[in-house]
Amino acid sequence: MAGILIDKVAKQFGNAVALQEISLSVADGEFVALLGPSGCGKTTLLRIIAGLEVQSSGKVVIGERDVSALKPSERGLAMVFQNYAVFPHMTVFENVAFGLRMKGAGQARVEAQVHKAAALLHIEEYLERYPAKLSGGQRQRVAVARALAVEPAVLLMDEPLSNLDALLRLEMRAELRSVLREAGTTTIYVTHDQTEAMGLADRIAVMHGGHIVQIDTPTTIYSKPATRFVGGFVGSPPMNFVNTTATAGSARLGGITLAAPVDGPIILGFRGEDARLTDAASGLPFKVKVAEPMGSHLLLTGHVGNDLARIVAPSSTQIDAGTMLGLALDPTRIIWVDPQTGRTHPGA
Ligand SMILES: Nc1ncnc2c1ncn2[C@@H]1O[C@H](COP(=O)(O)OP(=O)(O)OP(=O)(O)O)[C@@H](O)[C@H]1O
Repeated sequence: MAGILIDKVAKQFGNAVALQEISLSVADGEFVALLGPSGCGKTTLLRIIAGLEVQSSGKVVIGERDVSALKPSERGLAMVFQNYAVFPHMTVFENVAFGLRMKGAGQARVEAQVHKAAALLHIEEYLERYPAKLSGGQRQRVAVARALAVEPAVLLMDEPLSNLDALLRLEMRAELRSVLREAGTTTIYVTHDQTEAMGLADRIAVMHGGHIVQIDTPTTIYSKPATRFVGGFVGSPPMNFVNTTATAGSARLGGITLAAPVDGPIILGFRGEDARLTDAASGLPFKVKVAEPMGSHLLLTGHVGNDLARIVAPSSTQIDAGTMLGLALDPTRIIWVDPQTGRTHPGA
């Protein structure tokens, strides 16, 4: 097993900067998700760690070894990509055995490792089948089993569940989490799906424009986003942001007054489920435009002043479009954002 150190890694493709200087340290056995919108550099960073792409500057250390100049096969890692290649002409057993055979493992070790990985991924009963006779989810598990069978120190995964339907993704997510915990594998997992990152990772590195903008536990990323971008990208519905002005250390918004960290223009951030509905006069004024019953809750979309906000109310709530309500906020569950920089005020 091994930790990973990414030290000031940058990448340009011609004149285009794909990665600014990125530094990231992943502990032995830790699961880190790289999360961000399309084009933010997630795949490029993963390919550099894998050795499939050469960084323009910086280095990659796995365990104690600087692997920056090593070939992928010399780095002691395994990969599972979005378009997982299972070999159609090989049985599931031979697919799972593939990496071991490439490494020249003897038959006894191949047998033992294939059965161990197959048991972890619950594919033992399919070992003699060919991939054509498997479902998409079963094929995906074969690809993961093949990666785990070599007992890699490091596992790199790039959107490995994106080809699966919603229910299967949910099942595989839970399965992957427990399998990798059990194996103690250091994992870096690329996704643009924030629920997947929240559910799987010990820590999430949120990427934007070739930078890591925040790296922390899913809970902290969710409740204390470092920037407006992170608050808006993580969580469904996204965090709400309301423009206001603070004077003499507080911001007055309709019927509520909140202590603010600085005077002048400032943005209030809060989560839709942290607002309690109250009457218009005693809360933050909220005009409902759409009320959507979601089953588990009622999703209200409307305006606070000129800003759009989404509020999560109990499913039993009866509210019509056009209603003027008030929102009560818990001051410990809000953030303040600097409108110039988009960054959260420290301690807010
Ligand atoms: N081989 C390449 N040549 C030129 N530009 C590239 C190359 N590979 C990636 N890029 C650019 O680098 C940037 C980062 O791409 P990357 O694939 O790492 O993003 P991503 O976050 O993984 O996106 P996605 O989720 O869409 O895969 C993008 O602007 C992309 O167009």
